[in-house]
Amino acid sequence: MIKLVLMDLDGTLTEDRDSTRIDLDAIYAIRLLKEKGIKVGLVSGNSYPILRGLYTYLYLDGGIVAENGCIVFYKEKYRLCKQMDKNLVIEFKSLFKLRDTWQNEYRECDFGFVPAKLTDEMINWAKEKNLYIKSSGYAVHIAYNPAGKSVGVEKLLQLQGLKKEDVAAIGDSSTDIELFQQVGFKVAVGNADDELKDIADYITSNKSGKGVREFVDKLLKGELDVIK
Ligand SMILES: O=C(O)COP(=O)(O)O
Ligand SMILES: [Mg+2]
Repeated sequence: MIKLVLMDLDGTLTEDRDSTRIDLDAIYAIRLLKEKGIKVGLVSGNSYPILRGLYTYLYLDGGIVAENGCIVFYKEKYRLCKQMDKNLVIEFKSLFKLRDTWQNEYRECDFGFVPAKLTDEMINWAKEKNLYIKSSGYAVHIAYNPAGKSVGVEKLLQLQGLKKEDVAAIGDSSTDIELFQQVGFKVAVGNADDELKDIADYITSNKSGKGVREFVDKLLKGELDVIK
């Protein structure tokens, strides 16, 4: 039985993959889960303070994984990755002519940059330095390995005493591949990256936030092939 639903933020709870407007149907879906006693948590590349605020005002209870797995919150806050060396941030930005995302001033381990287009040169640079590197479609992220949503989600489930089979997740980008590694039921929104769709148990017909609503409606009606 699903006891916790983990939701990505950008491109998943929003109206589309280039939007930061949270879809009203996605908020409604969160309320429906809560009414049924299913917890909802956020798993995102966004910074901790932004997700912590959203968590409070969306009235969530399933915990937070921030900075692509590096920060976890469940009753208290945990930092799981090494703090970023600011000189590396400067080098990365100037080498590839990137700009800071507005949340970088609030970040500890995982930093985000725009434009969000990942190149082979960037991947090689990161590999040499043993850094995590991925694009969410909103930003290119770097962090010291081990990083990635799986690191944080593993900790979050451990804190709540939950097994993979108790947990479903929904996401949109290749940064959610690591989220999917830790959960029993994997959902990709209709407009998700192909590589995420390829490993999903269910792909919604609708995009982003409307896809979240579709998934939740089907889950609550018992129409999905989850372990009951
Ligand atoms: O921080 C980003 O770039 C996107 O975050 P997401 O993991 O919520 O999609
Ligand atoms: Mg996303």
